[in-house]
Amino acid sequence: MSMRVAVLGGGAWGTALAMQMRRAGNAVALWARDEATVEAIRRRENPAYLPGIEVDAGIEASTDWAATLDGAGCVLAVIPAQSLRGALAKVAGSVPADVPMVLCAKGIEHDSGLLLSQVAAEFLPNNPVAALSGPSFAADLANGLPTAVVIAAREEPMAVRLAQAFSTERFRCYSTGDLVGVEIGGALKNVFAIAAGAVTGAGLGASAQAAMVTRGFVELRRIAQAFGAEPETVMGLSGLGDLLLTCSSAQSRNFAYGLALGRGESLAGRPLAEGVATAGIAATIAGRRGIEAPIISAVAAILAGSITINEAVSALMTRPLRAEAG
Ligand SMILES: NC(=O)C1=CN([C@@H]2O[C@H](COP(=O)(O)OP(=O)(O)OC[C@H]3O[C@@H](n4cnc5c(N)ncnc54)[C@H](OP(=O)(O)O)[C@@H]3O)[C@@H](O)[C@H]2O)C=CC1
Ligand SMILES: O=C(CO)COP(=O)(O)O
Repeated sequence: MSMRVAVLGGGAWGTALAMQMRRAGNAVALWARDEATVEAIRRRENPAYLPGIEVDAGIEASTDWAATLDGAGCVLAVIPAQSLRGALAKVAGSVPADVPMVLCAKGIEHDSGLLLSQVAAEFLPNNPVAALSGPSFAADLANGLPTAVVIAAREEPMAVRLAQAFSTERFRCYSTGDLVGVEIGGALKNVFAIAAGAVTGAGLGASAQAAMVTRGFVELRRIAQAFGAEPETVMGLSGLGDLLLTCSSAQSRNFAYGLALGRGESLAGRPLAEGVATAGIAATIAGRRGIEAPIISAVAAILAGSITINEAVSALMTRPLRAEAG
């Protein structure tokens, strides 16, 4: 089943997904706010976000969102989490009724604590909302390397249809009805990726790294459970899968941010690291709901400058001893 896919966002992930949508046989229109990005994509490149990669032919790039959205069978929102609200406020009126909005960013809205599906529902109450998440670096996808992701929609047949429309033999899309579980996995793994980078950057060793990621996964599981997510989702591509990827590779911008933090390097002007904005609100949500999430709280406090990495490690290691389960 092919259709016209509208992609909102001309960054690394928006461009890579637009390329994938073409490879899956869909007509693709991409909106970027920046004329230079649009012109670059028309020249089949995006040097600012995917340097050295040839962009696939046939992507209709434009700064005119109404033209991009016209006739779309589905829309991919690939705008950073903290900017999604502003972007939807502008474009929502041009999104055709009943057309699914597929959220591809990974984060929790910092000012409201809302999941991105809740933000989207404010602007598009009549459109089905889905989320696409899982272990997938933009450059890997653009370079045609294989991976698997999951597409979630409360109406599961919609997720199945989207998975069929987006998949190729290099991009395998699973489907689920657990929208909240997929969103929480994608958002929280970024916070632990920052922690993993910081552990590496501070030279704390591979053992500390594995211990931190494992206990981080326990926090992810607790928060997901409190939101009503299914345990299988947390164990899946958007939870464990993306945690494994981004906590182990400096190709992750969140990991790289943590690495710089751990090494005491400057953090100014770095590429997007969604976990920075998500850490604080995730710690607040955990606190409000009485969920034990000491690693998330430590990352939030380090990012806020209220404790050092060494102080955080000491505090985490001297908490009262407890049973592992629970
Ligand atoms: N890169 C990756 O490997 C992956 C990224 N993601 C997720 O996708 C989301 C986007 O990431 P990614 O594309 O990599 O980020 P980039 O930093 O590469 O690009 C961000 C894009 O969003 C645009 N943008 C930023 N703010 C606004 C706004 N207010 N209105 C309209 N456009 C805006 C930027 O435009 P401009 O250039 O004009 O600033 C740019 O085109 C993130 O949530 C990320 O976690 C998910 C999986 C993989
Ligand atoms: O989400 C990603 C891969 O699945 C990309 O991670 P970063 O945003 O940390 O680069």
